[in-house]
Amino acid sequence: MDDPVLLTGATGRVGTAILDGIGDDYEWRCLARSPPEDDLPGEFVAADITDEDAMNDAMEGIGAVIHLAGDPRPEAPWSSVLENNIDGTKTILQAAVDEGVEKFVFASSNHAVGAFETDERTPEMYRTHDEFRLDGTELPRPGNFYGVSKAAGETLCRYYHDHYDLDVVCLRIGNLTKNHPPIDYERGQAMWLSHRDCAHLAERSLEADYDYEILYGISDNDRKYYSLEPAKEAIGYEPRDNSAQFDGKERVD
Ligand SMILES: NC(=O)C1=CN([C@@H]2O[C@H](COP(=O)(O)OP(=O)(O)OC[C@H]3O[C@@H](n4cnc5c(N)ncnc54)[C@H](O)[C@@H]3O)[C@@H](O)[C@H]2O)C=CC1
Ligand SMILES: O=C1O[C@H](COP(=O)(O)O)[C@@H](O)[C@H](O)[C@H]1O
Repeated sequence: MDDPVLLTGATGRVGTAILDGIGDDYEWRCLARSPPEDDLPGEFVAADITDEDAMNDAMEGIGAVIHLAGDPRPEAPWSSVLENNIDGTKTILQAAVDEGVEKFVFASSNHAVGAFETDERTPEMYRTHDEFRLDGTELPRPGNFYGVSKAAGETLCRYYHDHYDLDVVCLRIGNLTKNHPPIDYERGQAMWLSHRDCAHLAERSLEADYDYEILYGISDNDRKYYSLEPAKEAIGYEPRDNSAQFDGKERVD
């Protein structure tokens, strides 16, 4: 991707992981609701993603969008996910197609499919020996309104792909933590996404050719219930980390 990349939600946890890893590799336009505390690469735009005029301005000259901005709380109320996650995503998508953007990377979530984690399947499905896998071809089964908003975002992306020819990858991100996987949390260890794998996932999403994809974004954890094969096949994702390499905070391999 030679054209500038718009990174919404650039000041947040996922944005930080991406910029720490590939901040020097692209021409960025970073966007968030409030100005950053530390310097970010490229230009910075402080705006709300539900503001149509501001999004049209922010999209000028952009070749690809990584859309992270939104309410990331699994317990977020409907009013917030409706505004920030659903309306905000629709506003960004419309601005992107109006500008003729080539690629759109959407930060979806494990919570879009959280209700697959039934009482019958858990906690076994979080364990290494268990062979249950989701691969992105299943219908969404959200576990909360936040998950509903992410499923809605994936559907909005599908609509803009089908009707405006926008290439889209929806990344159902697991649990991003820095330095080490979540501790004493089997579910989190099964869906851990390390910072460097997160940055690599973003890089592959900017560089690969695809039409419309729903892919899981986790590290290559021994414990897992999301298949990584579709992401390897579709965008050449090759994760390097694995929550099994850690004993608590310590890397043991
Ligand atoms: N952190 C994680 O483990 C996961 C995150 N995700 C998704 O990744 C995305 C980023 O999540 P985090 O970085 O964890 O969140 P965060 O809360 O750390 O950062 C959110 C970012 O979005 C911006 N933002 C929020 N609402 C906005 C609005 N209306 N207009 C403009 N900017 C707005 C904030 O200014 C901030 O830059 C979210 O869409 C979240 O749902 C998905 C799965 C896991
Ligand atoms: O989508 C998200 O998922 C992660 C992992 O979910 P959790 O319920 O196991 O914590 C969450 O930490 C993050 O805030 C959220 O945006």
